[in-house]
Order: sequence, then C-alpha cells, then structure tokens
Amino acid sequence: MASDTGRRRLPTVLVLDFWDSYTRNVLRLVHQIAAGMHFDGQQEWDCTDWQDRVVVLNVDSLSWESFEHDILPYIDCVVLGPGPGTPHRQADFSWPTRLIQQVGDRIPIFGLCLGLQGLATSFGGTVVKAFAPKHGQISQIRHTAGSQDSRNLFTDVSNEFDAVQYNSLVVDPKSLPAELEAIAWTKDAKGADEIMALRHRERPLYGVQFHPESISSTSGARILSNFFHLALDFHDTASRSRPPSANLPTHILSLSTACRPPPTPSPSSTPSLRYELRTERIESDREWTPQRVFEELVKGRSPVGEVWLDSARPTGLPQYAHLFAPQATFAYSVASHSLLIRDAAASRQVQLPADSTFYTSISNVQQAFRCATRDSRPDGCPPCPIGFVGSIGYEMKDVTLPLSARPCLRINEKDEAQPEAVLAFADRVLSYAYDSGEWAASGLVVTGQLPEDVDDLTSGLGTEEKEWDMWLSTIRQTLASTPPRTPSQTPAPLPTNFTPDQFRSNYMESIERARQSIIAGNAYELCLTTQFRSTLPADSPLVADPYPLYLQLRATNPAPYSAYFHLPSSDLTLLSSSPERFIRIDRHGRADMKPIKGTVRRAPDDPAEDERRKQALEADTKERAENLMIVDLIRNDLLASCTVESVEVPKLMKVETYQTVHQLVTTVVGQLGAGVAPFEALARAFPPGSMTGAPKLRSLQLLDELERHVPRRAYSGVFGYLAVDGSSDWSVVIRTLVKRGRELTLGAGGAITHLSDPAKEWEEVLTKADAVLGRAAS
Ligand SMILES: C=C(O[C@@H]1C=C(C(=O)O)C=C[C@H]1O)C(=O)O
Ligand SMILES: NC(=O)CC[C@H](N)C(=O)O
Repeated sequence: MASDTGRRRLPTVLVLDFWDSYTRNVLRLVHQIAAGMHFDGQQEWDCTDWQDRVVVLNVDSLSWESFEHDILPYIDCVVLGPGPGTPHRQADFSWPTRLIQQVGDRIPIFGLCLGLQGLATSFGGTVVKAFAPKHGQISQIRHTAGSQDSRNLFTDVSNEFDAVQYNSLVVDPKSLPAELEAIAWTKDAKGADEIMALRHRERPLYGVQFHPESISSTSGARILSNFFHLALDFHDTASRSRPPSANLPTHILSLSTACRPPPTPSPSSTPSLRYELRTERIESDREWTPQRVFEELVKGRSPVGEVWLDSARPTGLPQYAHLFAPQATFAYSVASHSLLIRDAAASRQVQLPADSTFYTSISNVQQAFRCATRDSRPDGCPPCPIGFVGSIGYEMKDVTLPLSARPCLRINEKDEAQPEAVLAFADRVLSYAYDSGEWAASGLVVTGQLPEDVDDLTSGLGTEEKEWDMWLSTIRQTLASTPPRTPSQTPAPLPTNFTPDQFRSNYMESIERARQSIIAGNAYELCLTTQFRSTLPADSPLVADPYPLYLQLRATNPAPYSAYFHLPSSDLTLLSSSPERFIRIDRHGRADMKPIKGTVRRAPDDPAEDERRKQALEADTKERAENLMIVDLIRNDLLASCTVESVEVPKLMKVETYQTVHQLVTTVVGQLGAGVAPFEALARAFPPGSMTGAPKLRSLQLLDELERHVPRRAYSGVFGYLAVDGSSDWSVVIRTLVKRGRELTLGAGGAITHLSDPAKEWEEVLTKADAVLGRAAS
C-alpha cells in the first residue's frame, strides 16, 4: 500500500459525530499528520488530496443500512467520535453498536471517549460513573506500548503524556470483556486506575477515553497516525494485494459537516453595478465627541431609530464609534417565518420561501449587494457597518439547531410580537476613529437603475445621490462649527429595583441539577443563566427615551462592545456593555472569535488584591477547564466554515481587565472556506458556545429545562453588523440591558461544571449583574 514516494497513502476515514462539539477537531489532527507536524516535520504519509479522504458525518444523518451500503465500501477505517450520554442508551449511541458487532472484524475502528465506551458495551462491558468527572482537565496517561514489540496505538508516545479528558463515565474494569484489553490508564482522585485506552485482542478495534483532538492534549496526531498505520496493517494482512483506496466519492464528501471546497467553482458573471460604497473624511474640531455628534446629528432624527456602536473603552476593541439613523428595520419571527420590514414611511411583511432560512435570506441580500456595489473607498479604510446591524436573539438557535427547539413552541406558543431577530439597515454611517480623532462619513449610494423585479428585501435600500450630498454638507457644516454650549444630555441612574426570575435558593437548586446532568455524562459544561427585571414607571420619560440610561451604563461599565441600539418602531432597545466578541470577519474572510470563560470581580480600592485576583484567575484549574471546553468547542464551530489548516489558537487563556471584572479570554482564528458567506459562518457557530456549554446541542436542550423554559431572547444571542462588503463584527449579548415597553431585563449567568460551588456561582451571577447596574461589590 505504499505510494511512489515509499510512503503509505493516508487511509480513507469516516469520522462519526454524535452531536458532540469537538468532533471536527479530529480534522486538525489529520491536518497535522498531513503536514508532518507530529514527527519533527518529517513526512511519513503520502497525504495527497487528504481532504478528499476524510469525511465527518453526523450519526443521525445515516441509518445503519445506508452506512453499510453507501459508505462502508469506500472507507478504510472509522473514527467513532465523542458525545454526550452513554452508549448504554440507544438514543445516544444509535446504530454504531451494529457497526462494531457486525463489521468490526473487517473495518478498523478508533473510538474516542463515547466511542471507546461504545466498544466496551458492544462486547458486554459496562460503563459507570467515574469516581469524579473530568472535564477540560489535563491528565497524565500511562500506557503499555513499551512492553510490546509490534506497532501499538502508543508507539513513539512517551510513557506518561498529557491529555485532556471530557468524561463523567468510565468503563468499569471489572466488567471488561475478555476480548478487550486495557492498554492505558490514569489515576482517579483516590489513586485507583481508570481505563484510558482499550484494544480488541483480535480485531482492529481501538479506543481512548481521553480527547487526543483537544488543543491542550499532547501526542494526539501521533496516536491517530498510529491508528492509521494499524488500520492499513490490518488491511494489508487481510488482503496482501489490496491497492490503495481511491479518494472518497463526491456524494459522500458532500454530506460532510465540515467546511469543504465547493464542488464546482461558481460561474463568474459580470453583475451590473447599481451602488457605490463611499467614504469621505470630515474635517472637524476635536471637541466633537461621539456623544455630541450622536446627540446633534442622529438622535431623534428618524422615527425608525438611532444607533451608536460605541467603543466606550478606547484602548479596547473595536476602536471606532459608528453612529447612524437606520433607513429600515427587518424583524424576523421564527413562528411565521417572515420578515417585517419597516422604514420611515411604511411597513410590509415579507414571507420567506420555505426552502430558505433567515440566515440564507439575509446572506443572499448581503451577497447581492456586494456584487452590485462598486467599492470606491480608499484601501485600508476602517471597517464600516454599512449594511445590517442588529440583534439575533438566542431563540434563533431553533433555526441553526432545529433539534434544540421545543416542539410545542415551534408552532403555537412563540410570541410573534417579539421577533427573534431584529436588524436595522444602515445606509449612511458616521464613524469616529479613537486613535486619530478623525471623523468619516460613509454611505451606500444608489448609482444605477434598479431593475423592475428588484428583490423584495433590497428594495428602497441605499441613498440617492442628492440625499448623500445633502447629508454630507449637513455633517460638514455641523462638524466645522463649535459644539453647542449647552451641556450634553446627562446620565440617568439605572433602576435599583431589579428582581431576579430565580432567587438564590432556586438558582442554587438549578445549579445542583446542572451538576447532576454533568455527573450523569449528559454534558461537560452548562452555561446556566437567569434574568433580572425591572419596570419603569409609566410616567417616566425613560420609557420613550432610554438614552440617559445608556449614558450611565457607558460611564460605569465601559466595554469594547458598548452600544446603544434604539428602535422605537420595533419597540426594542439594547443598552450593551458587552466585553465579548462572538465573531469578527473581515472583507477577505479572515475570522476571529474571542470566547470568554472565567470571571472574577476586581478589587477597585486595593491594587495588590486586584493583582492577586488576576493571577489567581489565570492559574485557577476550574476556570481554565471552563475556558478550555469552550475553546475546543469554538475550534469545532469554526471548522464548519473555515479551512482546516487555518483554524488556530493564537492566544490561549489570557486575562483581560475591565472596569469591574477580570476575564479569561482566548482567541481562535480561521479563514472562511471558498464559497462560505460570512453570515453563513455566523449561523454555523450560533448560538455562541460561551453561552451554551458543551456539547452544544445537548446543553441547549438541558438548559431549556433548567431555565424553566423562560426564553433568553436578545440576551445570550449576538449583536453586531454584517456590512454589505462582507465584513462583520458581532458581540455576545451579555452585560446588556434590554428594554421593551416599560420592561428592562438584564440576563446574567455563568458556566457550571461538576466542580461548581453553587454559592460561588450565584456570587458570579451577581458580579456580572452588578457590573452593569454599577453596584459596588457585595
Ligand atoms: C453568562 C454570562 O457570561 C458568560 C460567562 C462567562 C463565565 O462563565 O465566566 C463569561 C463571559 C460570558 O461568556 C453573563 O455575563 O451573563
Ligand atoms: N466526551 C465524551 O465522549 C463523553 C462520553 C460520556 N458522555 C461521558 O461523559 O463519559
């Protein structure tokens, strides 16, 4: 089976995903193998077309019969992925028991975590609760390879190596069937051995209890490479003249849940240019602050609304303030699958076609704009949110992960008056660069004739030449003048009478239930949340104009994603002081995500104590485990949209300091694959993993119960922009007041693991709520 180079051709591999949030990370190991990274840069495989030799499929996308007939003939081996639950439960492990029992003598299988447990149960072994769950923890693994002459799963892996575990359950050693042999172990907390790897004594079946694909595991690529060798050794022995297998056929590759190159390049037609993106520098006296300009030129100017994407912390991210009065709003309701589009003059309801989603529809509009727009802005000009800006609520998970929706809610009970996503369209934006103090005006100017059959969703968008000129001259005049003497508007104190949906004792009970779910193996981490609510007095001027509340918030809790999003026509206001980036994608498809996990309150009056808390956070095992679980999940999410080789973690768990809290932050980057639109990438990663826990789908289902079916709405979703030029920047909606009518809500929560101390978790919720409400440490 060696190729001309003398190296073996990489086997064809099926990676089966059990709705886990780590499965696609196996592709990173294959990439490391392909790049020779695991062996001092020496290439030991012929990895030509390796991307056409590996496919990731979800277990529920296949039946046993379709697997046996349509897939099995083409593959050399199977990686059985990790997953929530237990292989004793058919709903969790599904048909792969048959795979192991019926064809395990013909096809090499490598089980990861749940996959290893499934190997054991398929031969009559028992999976039980571990002495203590280990999630996101690094364990020292010992193995037996040294005592064996022939190739083994651990050949060339040092005997004690570090690997990450995400399991609550283990194979009971007493139940280990005679066919299976334990080949690696770690110690549990009381010093007893736990089985960390197994192999079948005769068949080509192997498994590991740890996660070789985790960013913090060592030797992962080496172990997978060893399995590939073992798989080919098996086939070589079974059939000496077996030729190298062909690449996987397109009909299998096209089912992959990982990002793949598009099958055929899309035809390049020359679109007719109907719009122009323009940016003009505006000379100005430096006394014009974003607040002043907002109040003078944006606030109260349009019945549709007013938006201020603020960077209330100039040294943070992003470093621009953007101000605009939206031209129109797009409110999407899951129940009616329609968009309510409003502009200053009218509103209309657009039913979306059954074969499209909110995400594909908005994405298509963005792509259509991009094709029809001449970008005449100078090179290197800052990103500007000309396009869609708004809030995609947490319940939009029902669209991206339909299995997370409660069936009864899908049809009847959704509140149509509260759309799940609300986007404003910005056709003209004023931007302020904090570092240079410069102002710029940008616009989407209509330069060509719109065709008669103009798409319903784009009609009326963009600025006519005349309007653009008038707007520019108003801005120029205003910014050339001295700002008014009258003081800017003043902050109003935030209400103090917020009531939590769950009080301390109920919340602590929910935490305990979350811990029990984790201990039972159903999740690794759950981001449990609750909401605090306050009702403004009917006669309060803040009901119609909550702007003074925002001024207070930006003063007490400035944050990189601070924003004021006020859409009176849609009865929605977001007052955000979010520190967390969900995803930013530039015009060239470079994406970065910055999940936060790990939060401690600062000690504002005691610098030494403040520093101590910062260092304690960086070193805290529990917080690092929480962060790691989300980092691995985010890598997996990005691999749905990005090329395998591009997904990297340039910064792992660095402390960032905000006004009231220290946070542990990681950066994960990637490059969108050809043909993946930015909004599609957002959808594939939605909802943000830092607000769900892992594995994502199972967490969503469990959290719905734990949070008593109370919708999170805007909280836990994302807020940001999708510009017509394809650039976008979205924050996670946390530390954000959401106003509808007279009601203000504030969500807060935190990641629960089996190590959680309920009292401390409740304190963390209060820390986060207090960060917004400006309350001193309690
Ligand atoms: C749930 C919240 O925050 C999330 C949870 C964090 C944590 O567990 O440390 C940190 C940031 C967010 O991802 C919140 O602020 O309400
Ligand atoms: N990561 C996994 O596959 C976990 C397997 C199983 N759900 C456990 O908790 O042990």
